[in-house]
Amino acid sequence: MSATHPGINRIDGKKTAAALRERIAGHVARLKADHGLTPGLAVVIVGEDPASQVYVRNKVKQTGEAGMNSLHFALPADTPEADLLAKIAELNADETVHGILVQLPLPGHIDANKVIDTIDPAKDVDGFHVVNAGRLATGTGGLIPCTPRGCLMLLKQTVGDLSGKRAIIVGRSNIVGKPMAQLLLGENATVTIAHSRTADLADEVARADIVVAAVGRAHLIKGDWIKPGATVIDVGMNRVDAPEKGPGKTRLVGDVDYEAAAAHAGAITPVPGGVGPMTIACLLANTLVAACRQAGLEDPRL
Ligand SMILES: Nc1nc(=O)c2c([nH]1)NC[C@@H]1CN(c3ccc(C(=O)N[C@@H](CCC(=O)O)C(=O)O)cc3)C=[N+]21
Repeated sequence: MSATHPGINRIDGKKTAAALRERIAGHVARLKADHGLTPGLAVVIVGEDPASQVYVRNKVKQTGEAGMNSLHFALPADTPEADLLAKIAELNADETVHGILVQLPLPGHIDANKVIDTIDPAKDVDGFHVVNAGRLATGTGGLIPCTPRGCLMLLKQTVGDLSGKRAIIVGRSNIVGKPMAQLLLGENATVTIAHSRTADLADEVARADIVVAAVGRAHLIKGDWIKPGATVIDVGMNRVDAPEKGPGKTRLVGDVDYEAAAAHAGAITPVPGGVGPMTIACLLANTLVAACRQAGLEDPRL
């Protein structure tokens, strides 16, 4: 099967993300032509995080390519919390800004929850504000976190109807694990959330038709745990040493041992090229949705 046809069951997140961005660009062009409206995304970064430079560069480039305005605020690492909150208040009041993203993690002296809850929920394109978390949990609209939203798109495209499927999410973060569980429940999947205290992770994973790995531990999920034919979505992005590439070099790996898991899985996302590009495309989608709602227009059909 996949052992003799490597790559045949690989889910191409890069391609799906490019297609989504194309649809978004079409909606943005129409918004401009029909309503004179250009969606605007403001990104605020506090301090320097070299690991996120690729992310930031991709975000800025793709926002522009989709026809949106991109505002970028780089604040020094020692910015007082009050100054950051004031910046957010200013962006909340700015009518040309429809989406606000404050890049995480924040320096230790800043309370991330306080920062997130200062963002106007209507502009919270990360979907991290308690109002948006509550809206998702109650199935009453709101903005949906980008990574889970991207994972769900890949799952639906791969599996089709998720109703009755056994899904396991490994990881219980507010950013991925919990919202992913809510989205899958909304699709009528039977959902398990596993975490660091789960008694027998291998056994739990082996029962699942759908595995979403979001723990941030390189290759924690072993290939032979995967039920034959299961769909595997790997959210992990772990930088590990890659001496084979040269001294001091690193490479990106997921939470799943890809090569081994691909021999069992019906379909599996690679890292990179899987969930990552979908996260950025969904950030653009959320910015478009936020702009439409703020203008009193219907949600775009993406
Ligand atoms: N408020 C907030 N929201 C975020 O969504 C957020 C954040 N803070 N802080 C940083 C992390 C990181 N993140 C990435 C998303 C996509 C890629 C991505 O597109 N990766 C590519 C290429 C990666 C590479 O080659 O280095 C891939 O996986 O194929 C990477 C990283 C979003 N984050």
